Amino acid sequence: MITALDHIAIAVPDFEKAIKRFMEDFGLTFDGTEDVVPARTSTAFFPLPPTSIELVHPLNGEGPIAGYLEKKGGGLHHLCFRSDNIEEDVERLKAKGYQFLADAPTPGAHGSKVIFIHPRSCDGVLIEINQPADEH
Ligand SMILES: C[C@@H](C(=O)O)C(=O)SCCNC(=O)CCNC(=O)[C@H](O)C(C)(C)COP(=O)(O)OP(=O)(O)OC[C@H]1O[C@@H](n2cnc3c(N)ncnc32)[C@H](O)[C@@H]1OP(=O)(O)O
Ligand SMILES: [Co+2]
Repeated sequence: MITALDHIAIAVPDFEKAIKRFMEDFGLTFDGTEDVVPARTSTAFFPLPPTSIELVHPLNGEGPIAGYLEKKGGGLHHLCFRSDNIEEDVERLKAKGYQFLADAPTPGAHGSKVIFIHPRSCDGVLIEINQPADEH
């Protein structure tokens, strides 16, 4: 079951500059960065309860965010629904015809499990579903 809007992600071309903007200009709490190697993505989290802002940047200049920045230069990249049983939600949504970008969840930030639905399945919006580490 989907239980929360876990985060909204913004793809940024200049990681340090964007982190500074969200900390200093917008005054949000900075929860640190994490390089998520399986996702080929560097992340920075700003908790804003009950959700968070995630900045995403290519890890080592490669991966899905690199392609996105090349085409769009930056922008709203995805939103993430939190699930209390990701396998069950994936099965339910697959049965309804949603196209997933992987066969099974993979490691995400903060020890979560994550999987993505293709933007064409949801009116052009890239959707991530995650299950936090403490809910596995
Ligand atoms: C660490 C983790 C976490 O939070 O824990 C994360 O968030 S990792 C965050 C980074 N990881 C991911 O994004 C993984 C899932 N993403 C992917 O696999 C990819 O980025 C795809 C979404 C499949 C797009 O890759 P692809 O090579 O197909 O790119 P493409 O430029 O040819 O795009 C194909 C179509 O998708 C659209 N498209 C591409 N990226 C989009 C996005 N972020 N939001 C909405 N639409 C998007 C393009 O405009 C295009 O539409 P038209 O066909 O209409 O022209
Ligand atoms: Co995300």
